[in-house]
Amino acid sequence: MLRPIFNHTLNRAYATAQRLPSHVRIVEVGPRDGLQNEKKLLPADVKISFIDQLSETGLQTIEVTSFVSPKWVPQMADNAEVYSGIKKCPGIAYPVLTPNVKGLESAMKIGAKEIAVFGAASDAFSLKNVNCTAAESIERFRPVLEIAHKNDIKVRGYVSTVVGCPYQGPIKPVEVRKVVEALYDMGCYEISLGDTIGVGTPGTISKMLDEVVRVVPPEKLAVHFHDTYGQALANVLTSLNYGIAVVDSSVSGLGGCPYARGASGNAATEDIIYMLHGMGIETGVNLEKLVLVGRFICQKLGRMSESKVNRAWKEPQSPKCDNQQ
Ligand SMILES: CC(C)(COP(=O)([O-])OP(=O)([O-])OC[C@H]1O[C@@H](n2cnc3c(N)ncnc32)[C@H](O)[C@@H]1OP(=O)([O-])[O-])[C@@H](O)C(=O)NCCC(=O)NCCSC(=O)C[C@@](C)(O)CC(=O)[O-]
Repeated sequence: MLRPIFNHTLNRAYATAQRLPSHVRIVEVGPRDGLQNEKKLLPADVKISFIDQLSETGLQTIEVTSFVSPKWVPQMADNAEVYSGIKKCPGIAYPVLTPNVKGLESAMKIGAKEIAVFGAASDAFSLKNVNCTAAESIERFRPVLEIAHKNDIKVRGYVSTVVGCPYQGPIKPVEVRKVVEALYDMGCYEISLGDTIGVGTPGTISKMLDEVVRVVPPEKLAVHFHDTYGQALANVLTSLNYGIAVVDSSVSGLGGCPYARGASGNAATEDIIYMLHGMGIETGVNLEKLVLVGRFICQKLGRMSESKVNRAWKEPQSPKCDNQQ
């Protein structure tokens, strides 16, 4: 394999010239989005080890699990055991998904400090995913946010199907804007824009972002791409050009929503880190450690890594770059 050669000064000059953010925060969703759709149910101790290893890589945010109905998503039924079992390292946020007050109450019992509510721009998807329309789900979130804020719990908001819905087809940017605005006005500190089925391209993502940044500043936005059509990296780069500096991804490209027909894995964290570091954008993540965590979890799942970087990475001659911490 050819060893990539990096030059930190050159790379940073590139990011500066392109006016890209100098630092990107990665929200690692592997333990939640990554495992929620896997046929093989992993034992809680493996998930705990997976998350503890991720905590050693320099990631600042690791989404741990979801407090949803175990009948709907049995893969997350061990939520309390996993959350309680992981090491909580200082400086790392460990959010969990909560669709309603019942989920929030369960999350509060085990001491969660950050939660995420998840809405959608498409009614058809929302009905399949959470059994109510997009507007009804927003109403369900109101008491969740009120209780969370009273208890000093941070709330992130997701909007799914931001460019396409597996049941409804293309989604108009104005529909996305409405949901984003509602979540922002309700007090979500950050809104993550999900291309749930990975159909977006830099063209459709730009149109959607043009609309969304009219109501919410880019500093309050994150992007969450699935890689079904191989567009995730291009879509991340497009979003950086809007000043968005928070990217959700999943180690080794695990993932997919069980209620999004045809969805494939998330953008692979290793691939995103490699691209960002190659452009001189800091993430604080040690790529070499992350590659090993990706291999650990893929071995436990009995599957290949979906990350091209992970597959290409060879020890002991791994590409050492002066900007890869
Ligand atoms: C939202 C519900 C619960 C509504 O489901 P429902 O059936 O409408 O809820 P319900 O209030 O009528 O209650 C029915 C049963 O569920 C229980 N229940 C009710 N709430 C909870 C809860 N929080 N935790 C545990 N149990 C719960 C409740 O107690 C009752 O139990 P029963 O009496 O039948 O034994 C259900 O539809 C559900 O759990 N859906 C899960 C959806 C999900 O997890 N999807 C994947 C995450 S979203 C995603 O992946 C997209 C994202 C975020 O990554 C971004 C992107 O890619 O776009």
